[in-house]
Amino acid sequence: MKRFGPGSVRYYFYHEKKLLLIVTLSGILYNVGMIAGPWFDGQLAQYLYDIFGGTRTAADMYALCLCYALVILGVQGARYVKRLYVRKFANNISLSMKDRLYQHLVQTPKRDMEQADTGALMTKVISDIDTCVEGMRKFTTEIFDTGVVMAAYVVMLVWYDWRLTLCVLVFPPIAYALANSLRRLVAVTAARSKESSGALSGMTLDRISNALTYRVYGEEAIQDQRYEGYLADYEKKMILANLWENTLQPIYKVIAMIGTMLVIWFGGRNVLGTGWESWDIAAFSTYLACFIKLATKSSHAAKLFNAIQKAQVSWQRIQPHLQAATELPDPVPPAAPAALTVRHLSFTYPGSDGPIFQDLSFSARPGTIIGITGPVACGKSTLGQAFLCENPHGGQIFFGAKELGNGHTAPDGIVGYCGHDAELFAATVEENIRLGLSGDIAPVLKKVCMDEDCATFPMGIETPIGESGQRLSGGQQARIALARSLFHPRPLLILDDPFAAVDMATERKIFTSLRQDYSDRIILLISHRLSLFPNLDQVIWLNGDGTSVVATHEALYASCPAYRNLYDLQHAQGGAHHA
Ligand SMILES: Nc1ncnc2c1ncn2[C@@H]1O[C@H](COP(=O)(O)OP(=O)(O)OP(=O)(O)O)[C@@H](O)[C@H]1O
Repeated sequence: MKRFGPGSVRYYFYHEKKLLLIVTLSGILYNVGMIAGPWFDGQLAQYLYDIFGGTRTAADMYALCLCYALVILGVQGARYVKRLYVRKFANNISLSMKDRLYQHLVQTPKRDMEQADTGALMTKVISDIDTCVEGMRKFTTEIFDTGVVMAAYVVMLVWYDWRLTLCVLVFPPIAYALANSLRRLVAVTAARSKESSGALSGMTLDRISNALTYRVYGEEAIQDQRYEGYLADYEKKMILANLWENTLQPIYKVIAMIGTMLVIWFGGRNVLGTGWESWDIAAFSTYLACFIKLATKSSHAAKLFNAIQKAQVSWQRIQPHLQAATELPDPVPPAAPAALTVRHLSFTYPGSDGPIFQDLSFSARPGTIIGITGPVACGKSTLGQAFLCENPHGGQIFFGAKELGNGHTAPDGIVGYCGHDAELFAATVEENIRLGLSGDIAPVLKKVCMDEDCATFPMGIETPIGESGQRLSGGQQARIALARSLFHPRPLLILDDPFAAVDMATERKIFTSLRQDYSDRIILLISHRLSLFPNLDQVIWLNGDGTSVVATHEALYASCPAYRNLYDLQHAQGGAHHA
């Protein structure tokens, strides 16, 4: 039974349990073995003393040195294994968290991503994941390197002189307590510096992506000044965070080491035979070495607190993203053609006054092409996106017997979408169209009148098109995006202004092939340009006040003055023709 999910830290430890087992075994071996060092150091001092006293020979010393070397070799071997697997453990967790973050971000509606300033969000969350994983790595390492080893040292110290140990062990906890009390301060300054780093990244992104606009409108100096402000803020907060994190370390160390003076004083008395125990030089040397290592470790433990505190702050920020992420669904095979039935569809943007559209009903059979148009900003794109079911809508959309959206079947395998923004990526023409799907792309290139353009490209369809397709013209970008949506066999196609950047002759050619070659699909064609509308099966006119009319071009032309005016205006300008 699974009791905790990806929104819990334990989930990530649990998933790496095999690596953790190796880390535990090698960690215990290494850290318990660590006390061998001080013990051998003491024995070496004693052997030296004995050699000068004539009770031992150099051969005894050689044998001891050999043993020392072998034991240390074994202990360091265990350390190597532990370190290697702790790194693997941290890398796996980092990958797993970043994968979940990626899944969450790609599933976040585009609208929310735009509102959340994705650039800054990504920088912040990625760096939070790194901090968090570093905290988990340190915690895992230090459980052994600090916890187990300190316990081993304490046992060793008690074994040599329990009364002296009680006295000297007062100081490391004081260092702990101080570290603990300053944890919050360290965390707060770290959080502020991270926030500032996120804001700076967002600003850098803005400065680069809008550089041309700022230059053209003489805004560069003002923007540079703003940028300097962000930079100065980042510098200040970063320095403060580093200061708190790093300058405390020597203070913890000094406090923890005060006990050394007691060891020298009381340990010396033990050697002289006037103390609580009777010691030889080996015991004194071993005890002192053990205590120094213990004190050093305890100051590391203070640093560990800081790392864990920072990790906790980061965890609180990334937890909602990891919790919300769901597994990416497997690709679904294309659905079979079916009828589309839309009943009383409505949509209102959160926080807006009124609906973009409401009570909109229509239906379509495979082979139908429906035009969607209306005044500027009347909601054409919003209506097209309703079929992607990213946001809840009112009413119902049925494709065949399947209801889409609002918790019902996701539109996988049903809807193909060619948005306002071509959404091309930095790869070749072919890869942008294919998106992993095999088959010959030549026919689809011909249908969108892109074959001749491709023939002029230096590497044909294998020509890289640059980030967002910036090496192509607007019309070429639009046609490649259209080719992509036609190449992927989806029975319901939403095409949002696909002809905005192509000339009218090309528009006609493409439309003819849409009619002839895609007669098994339903196409919703969003457009400002009405030249093709007399050839469409139906037209949806959005008034811009939430109301709409669904009719044939002829009926709409006769009954809707706004539609008629727009059509006539474009017709007079040569942009629309009666069928
Ligand atoms: N994410 C959003 N949140 C809130 N309001 C939005 C959002 N996106 C669009 N709108 C608003 O919804 C209305 C319709 O926008 P939409 O982009 O759907 O119109 P459109 O008809 O496609 O526009 P255009 O004529 O420019 O192509 C506009 O008033 C717009 O400001």
